[in-house]
Amino acid sequence: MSYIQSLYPPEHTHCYGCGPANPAGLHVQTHWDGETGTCRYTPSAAHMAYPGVVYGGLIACLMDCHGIGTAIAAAYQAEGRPVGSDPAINMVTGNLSVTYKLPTPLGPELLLEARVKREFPRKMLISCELSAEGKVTAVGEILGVRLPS
Ligand SMILES: CCCCCCCCCCCCCC(=O)SCCNC(=O)CCNC(=O)[C@H](O)C(C)(C)COP(=O)(O)OP(=O)(O)OC[C@H]1O[C@@H](n2cnc3c(N)ncnc32)[C@H](O)[C@@H]1OP(=O)(O)O
Repeated sequence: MSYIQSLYPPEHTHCYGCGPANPAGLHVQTHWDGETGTCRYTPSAAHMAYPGVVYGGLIACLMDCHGIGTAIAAAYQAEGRPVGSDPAINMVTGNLSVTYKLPTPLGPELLLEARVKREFPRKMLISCELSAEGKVTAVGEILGVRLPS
């Protein structure tokens, strides 16, 4: 299945975190299976906080865009229609919080798993876990707020 961000309308494909059309961006890709949003990302040496450890700001960026991608997928699903169908569902981040539980090792692929925690008429609260080599190193919450269509 295509990743969620590849289904965004062209005018929304320039986001630094997830826009496929942003050459300098991170290109976060969210895969949605109907319950969980999954994203895999391998940081580069430039994403270092200190030797061997991933920069926390990068982790926040990954959770932000993956959380919004998951929220958008879940919002389409709640309306019983395919992602990207009209009218487009646009969301922005209203709130983002990250708890860094352990240093995240720089080198291995990171796995982000996001799920809907609470759903409101105009908001979607997403929880996200980030793990490396099977260990959860950070958890976060992302509030997606829906913009008028
Ligand atoms: C396929 C489809 C593609 C779509 C592509 C999408 C592009 C993807 C691009 C990738 C993007 C990547 C991600 C990025 O980088 S997005 C960029 C970073 N985010 C922003 O710039 C957002 C800036 N803020 C705003 O624009 C407005 O403040 C928003 C739109 C958020 C709300 O202002 P608005 O005047 O419209 O609405 P409202 O004030 O009536 O509030 C509405 C509801 O929300 C609740 N609330 C609001 N804020 C917060 C908060 N901080 N914590 C908790 N709750 C909050 C509020 O209580 C209310 O709840 P309720 O009373 O109704 O229960």
